[in-house]
Formats: sequence, structure tokens, C-alpha cells
Amino acid sequence: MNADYLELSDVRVSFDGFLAVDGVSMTVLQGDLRFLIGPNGAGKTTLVDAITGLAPATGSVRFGRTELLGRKVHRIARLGIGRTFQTASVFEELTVLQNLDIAAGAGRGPLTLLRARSAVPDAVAEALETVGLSARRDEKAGVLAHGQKQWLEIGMLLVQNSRVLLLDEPVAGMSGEEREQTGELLRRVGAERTVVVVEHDMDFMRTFADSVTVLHAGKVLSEGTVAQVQADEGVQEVYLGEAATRKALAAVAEQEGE
Ligand SMILES: Nc1ncnc2c1ncn2[C@@H]1O[C@H](COP(=O)(O)OP(=O)(O)OP(=O)(O)O)[C@@H](O)[C@H]1O
Repeated sequence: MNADYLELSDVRVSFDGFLAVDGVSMTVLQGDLRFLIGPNGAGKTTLVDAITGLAPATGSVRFGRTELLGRKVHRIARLGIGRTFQTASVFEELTVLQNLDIAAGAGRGPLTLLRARSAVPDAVAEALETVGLSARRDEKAGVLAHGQKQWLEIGMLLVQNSRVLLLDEPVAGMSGEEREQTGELLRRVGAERTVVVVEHDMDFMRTFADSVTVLHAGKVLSEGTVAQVQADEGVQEVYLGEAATRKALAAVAEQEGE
């Protein structure tokens, strides 16, 4: 079998001497839906920025045999590394189909793109089906529900042939039903791709993660199955510590409000 994988070795990102990512090594295999969790400021987004060329990093990030570090953002994207951001970045005035067309870079001029068409390229039709937006293809992206915009964004990565998907908090702000559907979508796309999901929602993580990497203060604190990381005392301490801080802050706020 010729499966893809993403391999990080000793990745470091420094902001004026502050190590936001401090020697991270991890390997993510195709078909192994990986969740990247950790408290606020742990370095999760910065790590994704490093992989996608947005943050200058040292160490090594390889997609199979190809080194990504040191390459420009658009070159990394063209190599098949796709990402989403916490806020969906779709073209609200264009239809779902037009958004996918643009992402696919279908080689047509802007006027042709805006004209209604009967023939939809196979890759676009497949992406519409996968993300569950076939019935909404001619509607403006701006009228989609929050969750559907996130799905459209994932569809845009699919038509770009992204082999690696790095998704930053894909279920933030979603309803319970949208979360469930997003989880099923991630399972579908993750079966054939290498997927890393940055997430704060622990229930969502428990339900859908195949494996988990926990970051804390820029380092890998724990890694394994959901059960393994949940049983890890270091992880419990970090999360209990966070919960205690939140509780203390809430108590102070309450006192100040009295
Ligand atoms: N451009 C920057 N310049 C300086 N410091 C930064 C920069 N970007 C991030 N940081 C710092 O790096 C650390 C890691 O931030 P990062 O956003 O990667 O954490 P995170 O785990 O994604 O957090 P969250 O869950 O809150 O999104 C934080 O202390 C943050 O303040």
C-alpha cells in the first residue's frame, strides 16, 4: 500500500525568542483521524502555520519524502497541503458551485465562471456530494448556515486535490446536529487523506478522533488513543489546572459584579 503521511521532526517556531512551538515531533498517517488538542496558547495554530509556510520554523516537516519547511505558502498548497481557518473564508456573493469552480482553478475566465452551466466537472460534483451540498449548489454561499460554510470550505480543499487537511476548530459555533454531520464528513474524507483537526471541543474529539496529540507550552505532552491521553496524568493536570483557573476567574468576576 502507498499511503501518505505527514512527519514532523523537532519543529520549532520562535517569536522574538519566545518558543511558541518547542521541538514538536509527530507522525500522522493517512486514514488515522488525528486530533490536536491543548489549552489556549499551547501552540496548535502556530504549528499548523509552520506546516503551511505561514510561520518561519526550523526542524523538518515532510509530506512523504518532500520537505515542506522553507517552501513558499502557495508551493506547499500546490503540493497538496490544505487548511481551513477558524472563520470560514468562502466568497459569500458567489454560489456554492462558483466557489468550488474557483478553488478547482478550472481554467475558465471570470465571465465563463459566472455564467450558469449545465456540465459540472466530475471532481466538483464529487466534492458537492461528499460535503452534502449538492442540493444547494446554485445558492449564494452567503446564505448558507455557519456549518455549511465550513463544509464548503472543506469541499474547496477536496477539489484542489488536497491530500493533507489541517482543520482549525471546524465545529466551533456549530449546532449539535451540525457537529455530528461534520464528524461523519471528517470520517469520510479522512479515510483517504491525512487529516489533522485542531479542536477545543472535547466531546467532539472523544467521538471522532482515531488518535490524539496533546500540546502544552509548545511541546507534545501526550499522544495516543483517546483512552490513552485521557488516562495520562500530565494531561489531566493541564486540563484540571485550566478548569481551576477558569473557575477562579469566574469567582473573581462574580465578586466584582456584586
Ligand atoms: N505572531 C505572533 N507573535 C508573537 N507571539 C505569538 C504570535 N502568534 C502566536 N503567538 C504566541 O504563541 C503562543 C501559541 O499561540 P497559538 O495561537 O499557536 O496557540 P493555540 O494553541 O492555537 O491557542 P488557541 O487554542 O487559543 O487558539 C501564544 O503564547 C501566542 O500568544
